[in-house]
Amino acid sequence: MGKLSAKKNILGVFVTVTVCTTIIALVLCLAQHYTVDLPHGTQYGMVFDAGSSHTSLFIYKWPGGKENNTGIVSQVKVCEVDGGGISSYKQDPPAAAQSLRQCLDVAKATIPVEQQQSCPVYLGATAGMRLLRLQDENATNDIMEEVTKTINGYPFNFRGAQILSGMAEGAYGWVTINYILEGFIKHTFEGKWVPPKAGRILGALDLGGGSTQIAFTPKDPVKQPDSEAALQLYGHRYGVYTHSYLCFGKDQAMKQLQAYLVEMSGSSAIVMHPCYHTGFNLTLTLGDLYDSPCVSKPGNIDPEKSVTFSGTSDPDQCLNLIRFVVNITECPHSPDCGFNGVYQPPVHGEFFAYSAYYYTFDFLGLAPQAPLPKVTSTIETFCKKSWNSLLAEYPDTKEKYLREYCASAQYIMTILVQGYKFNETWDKIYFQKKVADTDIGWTLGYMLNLTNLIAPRHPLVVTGVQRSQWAAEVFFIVFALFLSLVLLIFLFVWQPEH
Ligand SMILES: Nc1ncnc2c1ncn2[C@@H]1O[C@H](COP(=O)(O)OP(=O)(O)O)[C@@H](O)[C@H]1O
Ligand SMILES: [Ca+2]
Repeated sequence: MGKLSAKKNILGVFVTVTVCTTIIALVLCLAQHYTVDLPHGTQYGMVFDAGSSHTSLFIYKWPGGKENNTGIVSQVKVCEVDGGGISSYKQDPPAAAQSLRQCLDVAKATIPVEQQQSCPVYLGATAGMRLLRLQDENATNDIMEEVTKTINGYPFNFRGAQILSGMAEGAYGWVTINYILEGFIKHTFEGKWVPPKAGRILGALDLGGGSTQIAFTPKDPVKQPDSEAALQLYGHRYGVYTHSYLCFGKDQAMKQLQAYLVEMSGSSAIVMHPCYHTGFNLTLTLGDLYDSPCVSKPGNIDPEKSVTFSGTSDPDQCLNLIRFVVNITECPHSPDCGFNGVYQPPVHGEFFAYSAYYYTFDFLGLAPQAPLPKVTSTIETFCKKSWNSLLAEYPDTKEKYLREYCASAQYIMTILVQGYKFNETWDKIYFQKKVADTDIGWTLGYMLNLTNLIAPRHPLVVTGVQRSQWAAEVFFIVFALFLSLVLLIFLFVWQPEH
């Protein structure tokens, strides 16, 4: 009896000790993970993408403090600014700034108050402002000053408004894609950041309204230094070929096409437009038509006079016409050319095509990927439809987009296949808007660079629980369990001989 109760007491002590050590070990383990995951709270950053047609505000977050250089910036929210791009406010610059307020208020409501002071905010303007600068430098400066004043009035860390160069716009799009895909560094199972073994680096194809960009790492070194963005990321050098075609965004290309048709018609009041649908008519004043540095104004025009484009639903004729806008024959760097005689090494690897590439192909049911014959037949069938049948088929699509999908699709085909020469490699293009809930565009790459989140000689930061520490913790738990099992056996199975 006495022997049994002594056994019980010993057993009780050991079970208690074992359970306690196991719990302590588990708590230590979890606490370790917790403190690494949330070391100094979450940090936020924001970028205004002031495009030619529209402005969006992107809000990002990442783990704050020392461990912030780890490639885990994610998108929290996008706020769409009402109205047109900031360049459309040249007659009223304060209104450009006013238009941003609603999204700044959304940001204030989204970001915790204690994080707002340290939240960097950038505004980057693209082709719309590049074009306005060519036309009216004073209006451009006024708009930039007004938006600066307004954003400065908010409790964030505003770091300035800039007009991006076309090259920067292309290169930052490329950085965004490869950062989200973890092409530069990879998060391993053990929680380390290491360079990926077989780095999958993708190219970037951006179709805006005012300009279009291509950026990729060619197979051979770039032959023209001014076409190369030399990027030093996480200790590795990337030679990225990039070119931005100003005036070849889809809206400016369509304007060039309209001006060409007017010129061909001898300035008649009604002009047939093969890329528009039968039954669709668009009336513009000559003042509106020629209000862009991308179209050359004939001598003396009456800006009040109007011209009406009348659709003919003729896809073949549309394609032929686009070839007058996109010069695919001139090539001073033969055979290394894009279009309009621009130097371009042969396209290499896979590409993401975003912005208006995606919107157009998604609308036509051709995203993320479709074989070339299916693409051409879908576009052909769509372009042949009458305007009335389109309105009936797509009652919820905005008219300003619906009327241009045929023209945009034919334009896209021309620049991708004839311009950049994706004929053999068509299936390497993915028409995509997002990756891992983050929009593809230049804004993330821009913010990562300006906030030093992808420092040139940044050492690979180790986060999470290191393998040795993790192994020690597991060993401790297993050892404690093993010990209690041995004791149980010792007390109940092993009977000493008397
Ligand atoms: N839902 C949509 N369908 C078709 N086109 C769209 C849609 N949303 C945006 N776009 C187009 O995408 C382009 C975006 O260009 P934007 O970023 O404003 O100009 P840029 O980059 O040249 O400064 C514009 O041509 C716009 O018309
Ligand atoms: Ca854009």
